Amino acid sequence: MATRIRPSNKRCAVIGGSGFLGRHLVERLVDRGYAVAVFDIRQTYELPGVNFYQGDLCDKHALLTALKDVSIVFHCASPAPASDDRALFQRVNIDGTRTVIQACHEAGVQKLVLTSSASVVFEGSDIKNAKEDLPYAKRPIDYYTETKIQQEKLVLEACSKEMDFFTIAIRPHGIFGPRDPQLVPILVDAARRGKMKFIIGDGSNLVDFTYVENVVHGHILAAERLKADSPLCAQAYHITNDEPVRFWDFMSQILVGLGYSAPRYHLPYMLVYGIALLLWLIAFIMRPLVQIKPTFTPMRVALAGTHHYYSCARAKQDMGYQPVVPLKEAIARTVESYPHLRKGA
Ligand SMILES: NC(=O)c1ccc[n+]([C@@H]2O[C@H](COP(=O)([O-])OP(=O)(O)OC[C@H]3O[C@@H](n4cnc5c(N)ncnc54)[C@H](O)[C@@H]3O)[C@@H](O)[C@H]2O)c1
Ligand SMILES: CC(C)=CCC[C@@H](C)[C@H]1CC[C@H]2C3=C(CC[C@]12C)[C@@]1(C)CC[C@H](O)[C@@H](C(=O)O)[C@@H]1CC3
Repeated sequence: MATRIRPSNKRCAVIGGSGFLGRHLVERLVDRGYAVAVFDIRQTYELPGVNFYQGDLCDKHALLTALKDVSIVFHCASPAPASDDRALFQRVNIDGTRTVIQACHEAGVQKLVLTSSASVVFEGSDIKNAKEDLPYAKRPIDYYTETKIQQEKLVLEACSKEMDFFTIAIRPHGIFGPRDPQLVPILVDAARRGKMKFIIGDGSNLVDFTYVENVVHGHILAAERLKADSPLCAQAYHITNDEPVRFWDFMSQILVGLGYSAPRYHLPYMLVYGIALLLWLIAFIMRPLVQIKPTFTPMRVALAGTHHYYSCARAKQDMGYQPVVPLKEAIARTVESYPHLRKGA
């Protein structure tokens, strides 16, 4: 019988490696001596020790080229949540993830680490210190969440000792840090248009915001500890900063750090949520004629007005996870990294 030659365990691929999280992950993997292949629909940078493969993850043949001799695959590609495009989410997050799993099998990959999201259990109501055993959202709040649930199930079900193929899902929440295209830019854009004067609800809701380097640390620990018979196989893990913070205090610290005023006036949560739903409906009906992108979507309003923080005790216990950058330091580094978004810049 022919012996299957095992790829070096220092060779990995990052699908979605041109994105915000993906690029931070790639940089840290290179620092740790990994040879990295980036697979993405776009190339946004160059880095010694990294090979870029441009392609769509729904294309198995393109993927196979990038996965040659790779033992670990990190899958952190997804359409942006704001795209709100059902067909695109279905194609990339569900059909595409099936293709990724198939390509991993054909290429002899041993470990697949999926970037899932803590939002897979979020339905718009309070979540306080939830563990990973909370059931998936029965009524996911948007297409992004709906397809992230299906994607996580697919990856965890693919874990197989017989096939020598091990899988794990990392569930970060509210990732922020330098080069994030979402949180800080959307916040600043809203502030510049005078929309950040209001606090939705009473402002006491606690939330996890997780610094990108802590999320990267969780991914690398997961990949290095995942093996046959380890408790990590086929499990999902929350990775957070382990410092829940009031949503509006966090937003205010970022805004004030960049020279804008903190929100001050309170608006009732249900009123804003109702308006956001109405605007979403109008945008949906008008879509064939005109593209309207409301700032305050129902998902964003729900995130801004409810508690949603998660326990990372399981990651601490099973993989020795501890956040490496505390929240205060993380906010300072983030504010510093956006000189072009400062007021008046
Ligand atoms: N940003 C957050 O707060 C957050 C929180 C929890 C989970 N996540 C998850 O983390 C992952 C990374 O998110 P991010 O914030 O870095 O997003 P991002 O948009 O910066 O990166 C996603 C990358 O995926 C690539 N991509 C999209 N469709 C592709 C396709 N069909 N084929 C190949 N590449 C494709 C994009 O080009 C992009 O580079 C996603 O899976 C997201 O669901 C993000
Ligand atoms: C309402 C308001 C003040 C909006 C400005 C900030 C929002 C743009 C921002 C606040 C919380 C963020 C968030 C996400 C996107 C950007 C925010 C809504 C996610 C929905 C992005 C996708 C991730 O998977 C979610 C997660 O589970 O971590 C994010 C949750 C927080």
